[in-house]
Amino acid sequence: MGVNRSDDDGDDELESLFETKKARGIFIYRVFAVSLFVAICFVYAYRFNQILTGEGTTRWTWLGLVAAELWFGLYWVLGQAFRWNLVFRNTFKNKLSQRYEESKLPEVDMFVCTADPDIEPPIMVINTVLSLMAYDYPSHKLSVYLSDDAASDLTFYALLEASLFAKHWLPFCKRFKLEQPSPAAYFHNHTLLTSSPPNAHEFKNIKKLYHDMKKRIEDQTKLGRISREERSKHSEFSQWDSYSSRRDHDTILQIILHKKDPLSSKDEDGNYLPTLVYLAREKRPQHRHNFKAGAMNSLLRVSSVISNAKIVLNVDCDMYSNSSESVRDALCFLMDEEKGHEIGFVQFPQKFDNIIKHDIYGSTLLSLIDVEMSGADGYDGPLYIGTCCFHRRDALSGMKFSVGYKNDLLKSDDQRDNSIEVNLQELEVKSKALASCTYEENTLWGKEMGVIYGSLVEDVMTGLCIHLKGWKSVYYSPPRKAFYGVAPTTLLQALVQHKRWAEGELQILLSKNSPAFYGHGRINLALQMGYSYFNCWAITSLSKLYYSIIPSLYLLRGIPLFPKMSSLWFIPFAYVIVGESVHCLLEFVLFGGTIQGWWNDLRMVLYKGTSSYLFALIDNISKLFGLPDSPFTVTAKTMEEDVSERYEKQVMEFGADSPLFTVLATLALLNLFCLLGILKELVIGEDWFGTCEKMSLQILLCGFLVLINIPIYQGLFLRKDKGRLPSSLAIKSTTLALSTCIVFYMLKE
Ligand SMILES: O=c1ccn([C@@H]2O[C@H](COP(=O)(O)OP(=O)(O)O[C@H]3O[C@H](CO)[C@@H](O)[C@H](O)[C@H]3O)[C@@H](O)[C@H]2O)c(=O)[nH]1
Ligand SMILES: [Mn+2]
Repeated sequence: MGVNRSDDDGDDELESLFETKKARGIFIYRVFAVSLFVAICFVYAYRFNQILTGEGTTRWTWLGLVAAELWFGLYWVLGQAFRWNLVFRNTFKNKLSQRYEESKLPEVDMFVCTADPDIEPPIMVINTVLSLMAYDYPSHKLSVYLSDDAASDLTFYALLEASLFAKHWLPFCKRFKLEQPSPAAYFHNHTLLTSSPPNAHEFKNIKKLYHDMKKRIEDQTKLGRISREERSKHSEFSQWDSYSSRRDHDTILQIILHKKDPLSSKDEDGNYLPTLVYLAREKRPQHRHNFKAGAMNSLLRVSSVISNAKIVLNVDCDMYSNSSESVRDALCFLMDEEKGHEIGFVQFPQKFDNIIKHDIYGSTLLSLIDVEMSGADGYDGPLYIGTCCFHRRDALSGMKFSVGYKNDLLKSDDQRDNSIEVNLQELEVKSKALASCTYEENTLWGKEMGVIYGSLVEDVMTGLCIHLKGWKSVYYSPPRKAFYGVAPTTLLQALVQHKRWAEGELQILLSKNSPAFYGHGRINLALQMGYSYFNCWAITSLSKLYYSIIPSLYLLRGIPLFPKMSSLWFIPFAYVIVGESVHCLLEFVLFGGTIQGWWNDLRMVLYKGTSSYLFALIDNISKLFGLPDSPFTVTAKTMEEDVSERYEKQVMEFGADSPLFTVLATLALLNLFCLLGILKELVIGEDWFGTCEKMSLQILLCGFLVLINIPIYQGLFLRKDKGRLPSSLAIKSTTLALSTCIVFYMLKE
């Protein structure tokens, strides 16, 4: 979909720092959506007519079918909110520079969260940190905070190393105007990335420094602890003396680089480096730590004492910055004189650099990241998705927006620098207290202030609360991707991640901030619908399951559940199926996907829908009965070699015995048996044409489910590698599917 200028920026009197363009072709989409809606109504009319004429099958089957279809329809309507009004943004960084250069630019605090050095390797984490430190922005106005929920001395060691390497890396980035500020990514692909490349000698030098550092870190990582020799070099390691486990330790806080320590905080050219802080908040087994949300709130408090920038960038430890300009891009929105003061946060897309060509696990999240977020932007309400997001500290801290709110970013203030005489040790002691695990008791933290607790998608919950308090948000997808992260690379990881998301989304629907209920009158209707659309992921599992089981089973009994081909009622069904498929395919391809990628994505929509979402629903329900909360399962960012090989070859990775797979395999087999059953019927039966005519839609649905499940059949029966489905699972699911089919068939008589 292309774009053209809208007129809502007026006549440019105020020389806005950004512009908003409506998607081209949106009118065509709306006409299509209306026509699809009409077709859906006809489907309902058909079902209604069935009651009147007394046609149809057993009452329960029929009721289930109607319920599923009603839900599909309603859910589709909710989804339209974020497709109705797509907009795209554009920034004018030149204007920003002309108006606010250097002394007037605000400070920015940047938060990186990590939680486990085994699956989030320290070298990856510090690449993220370095990429943020190297923004094309006055370095002394930047502060980077690393929160380490594992309190790992390895990660700390890596960060110390990074602070030394930064002294060479930042000047190198500035000298050669690198657009790519992550060293790992730069050395991987350096030729493409700058207009004024360094000469061979300079390049070799910096590369050697990086590789030496990498080797030192990896040596320690292999050792599993910090060697005595390295430990003796840095007194800071004494903070680990009282450490007993990840879940039981004091606050460990170290200001590694700070202007107040001029000797060690300047780069090789004599310029100040960004402030750099390591934080492992206090953890005790008897205190909830609230996962990443808790980490973020500790960071918010600690940073408020150390640098207290008015803008806060949050990234996951795997999301390195891929563009040196993102801070300035974000400022074009937040500092816009006319509209900036209303904007609570600027969200950039999450992009992934480990996705293979046809994206077998649908990790690009194309419809979410590229379409629905832009749709949400049309209503000034893109969601906060946890990473790659610039927040206004006021909004994130829980302040309500009011019409009189003054954009304090516009006041020039270079004030804090020399005014207060700070002693770094005092600063550390003071901020440590803010990261204690009892600090939040009887406060509004996590309820009204900071990142909000109570959902496994604390990010969406927090963004929602910011919207509920009257702030707007912006989605900005720059031509050069702003951030790259690591997407799940096995089916199980992807499904577990989606289970966490779906569970968290449903928690939001059921929370006191529920967009569907509490949101009424507080956020606009489209946002209410769009948020609810995401919140209801888990619920969609029921209708998806119903549709992928019941119609196929009825094939075995030869009972049609849909109109036959010669009936006029066939038309609306066909229109909905063809229309929606073509629309999805077009959308996918127009936004940069491939046809095979679309097919893979469709498979993942089905897999997520029938397994992740189902378990998310079950877990939510069992919580109502007092069972414990699900934990935040951190996604692995590394792969074993054979897994990686299969990933490159686009072979689906199972390899484990998980209930998620049992559900998928059973469904796949059930549909296979049903299809075989009807094929047999067609071959030996007398009236094959009549059967086809009568059962066409059911055969089509079942055939589609079989085709899309081919990787599962291969994983169950044909593959020999370690990534196949375990035989125990094959036996379990075959027995389940076969007995269901047999029982269902026998009950016919
Ligand atoms: O107890 C924890 C658990 C996780 N994390 C960090 O949270 C981030 C996201 O974790 P990851 O396992 O990569 O989850 P994803 O599903 O990839 O993350 C998405 O979804 C999460 C909500 O489920 C959001 O928090 C993330 O920002 C968003 O990118 C990582 O940096 C972790 O180190 C913590 O700091 N503490
Ligand atoms: Mn992640």
